[in-house]
Amino acid sequence: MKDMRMESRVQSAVNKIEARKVQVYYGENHAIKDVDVNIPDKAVTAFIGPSGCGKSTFLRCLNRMNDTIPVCRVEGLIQLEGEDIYDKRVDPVQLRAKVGMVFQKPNPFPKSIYDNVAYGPRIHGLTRNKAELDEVVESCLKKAALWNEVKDRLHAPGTGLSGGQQQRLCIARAIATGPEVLLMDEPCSALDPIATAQVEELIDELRSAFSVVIVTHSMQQAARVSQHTAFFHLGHLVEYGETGQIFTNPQDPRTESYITGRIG
Ligand SMILES: Nc1ncnc2c1ncn2[C@@H]1O[C@H](COP(=O)(O)OP(=O)(O)OP(=O)(O)O)[C@@H](O)[C@H]1O
Repeated sequence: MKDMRMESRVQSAVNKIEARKVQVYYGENHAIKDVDVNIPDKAVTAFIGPSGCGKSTFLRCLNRMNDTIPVCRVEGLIQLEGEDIYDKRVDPVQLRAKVGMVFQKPNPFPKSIYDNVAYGPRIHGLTRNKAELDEVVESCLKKAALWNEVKDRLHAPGTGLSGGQQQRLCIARAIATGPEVLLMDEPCSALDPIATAQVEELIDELRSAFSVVIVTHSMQQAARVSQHTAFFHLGHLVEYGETGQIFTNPQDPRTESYITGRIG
């Protein structure tokens, strides 16, 4: 009874992304097997699981980053607000403006702080003049909780910032194209505990405006930042539910083994 209530709460959230029967192959390697999942809007969903289980591969399906890997083949259906993102008419560059991504290692462009954030709005023609672009840059740096630290040196190189600041700059850059979904692949793994705490706080703020999906190796981090958790194992999505339920009352023995440290 209790489980059915949990299930219906997860399903009743508004879904931003719905994936059905997703398979991913790298040549002969069947890396993602029959994955069905609904990613809710205005919430953080964590992907957890042992190394090599397919978390990053599945995350990259959600903005077609796997298209850039020649041996990779994706099958099944992934819809963003009801639209098939693998439809031939979808331009992957436009899709990635709607489904932004932040990587493990902060990777600012070798450009100024300002130009890093202005890059997306410029290439997508999102602003009409310099004043509008200035506004977008300022508001994104504020949303990324970086503005106060950089407002006096916007034209200094982004690569001159600390690791944690660089990651927040990459988040500002990702949100500058007005995305609806933010994918984060272990965004704190290269950061110290203080910078990690700042980025986690930021993720919590971002969920009021975005659907956030985060891959993390840290179960503590998943428990701190997410409302929903998906546990992957050997390419399967074994269990998906509310984060509290996954960590306190997992339904599948493989999930229980992982969260109690017996597999991983
Ligand atoms: N670019 C690639 N080319 C070929 N095979 C790949 C590639 N990326 C991942 N794989 C394979 O796909 C499977 C899943 O890997 P993936 O990186 O998605 O797992 P993961 O759960 O994110 O792992 P980790 O936690 O170690 O980052 C593995 O068998 C891996 O070797």
